[in-house]
Amino acid sequence: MKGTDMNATASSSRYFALIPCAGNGSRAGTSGPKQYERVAGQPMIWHTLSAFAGVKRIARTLVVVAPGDGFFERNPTTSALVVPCGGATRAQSVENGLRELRRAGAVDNDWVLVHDAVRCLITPDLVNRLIDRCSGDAVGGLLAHPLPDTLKIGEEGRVASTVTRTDKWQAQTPQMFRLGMLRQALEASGGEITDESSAIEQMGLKPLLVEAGAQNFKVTYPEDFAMAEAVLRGRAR
Ligand SMILES: Nc1ccn([C@@H]2O[C@H](COP(=O)(O)OP(=O)(O)OP(=O)(O)O)[C@@H](O)[C@H]2O)c(=O)n1
Ligand SMILES: C[C@](O)(CO)[C@H](O)COP(=O)(O)O
Repeated sequence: MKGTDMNATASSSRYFALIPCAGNGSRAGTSGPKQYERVAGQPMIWHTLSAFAGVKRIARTLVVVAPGDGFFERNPTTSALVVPCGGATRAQSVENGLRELRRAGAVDNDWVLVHDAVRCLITPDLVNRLIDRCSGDAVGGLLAHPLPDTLKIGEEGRVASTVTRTDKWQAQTPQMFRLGMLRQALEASGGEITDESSAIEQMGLKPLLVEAGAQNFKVTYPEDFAMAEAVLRGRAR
């Protein structure tokens, strides 16, 4: 590992970013992994990584790619540590990434910000907001957005009922927890979870919800690329 940050002692907590980047993007309909599709002139992952590079408090960013993924060898411009330890699920990729962070010198007390490679609209301001809100907290937390629409329960294509939405939030990333606590939570969860917060919740803890706005969405479906492109081009103007 390059740099001096990883050699620091554990006397104070540091901040690490862990970017799961080992998915196939099956819902996106792209020919290859969606995180490498060009959006506003650059592969999506570059936008994500440049947001984290803009957060000076992040000691190191680790990107988890799928075994055999050659993208970063072909494009060796990032200062992030890229490790081909992706797993079969996002949770498995995150668990493997935490192990690599430990191997690289991070300790249980350090904070880890887990962020989807494909949330390319993340900004340094949002990351800093999460860090500012969660650093003094015993649990940690996540960026999230209060549900803007009326919420229905569906059964066989028809509305079965309408659910109160005032207490509903859309979970985003980054999700920020201490490395040791997160490792323990993910191990205990048995992998049946879709975000880090769920694993922490299963331990009986209540992560902080940090409001982030709607723009930090996950590029999931084909139409999301055009929306991400429009937002990024709008910001560049
Ligand atoms: N085995 C996996 C699966 C997902 N991811 C990452 O987790 C994030 C979650 O986004 P998602 O839209 O679920 O990505 P995919 O799994 O690629 O998409 P899909 O479910 O449509 O195949 C992405 O950055 C993706 O690369 C990962 O690192 N390892
Ligand atoms: C972690 C996450 O981005 C929170 O909204 C989301 O759950 C990941 O997407 P997936 O489709 O569940 O893999």
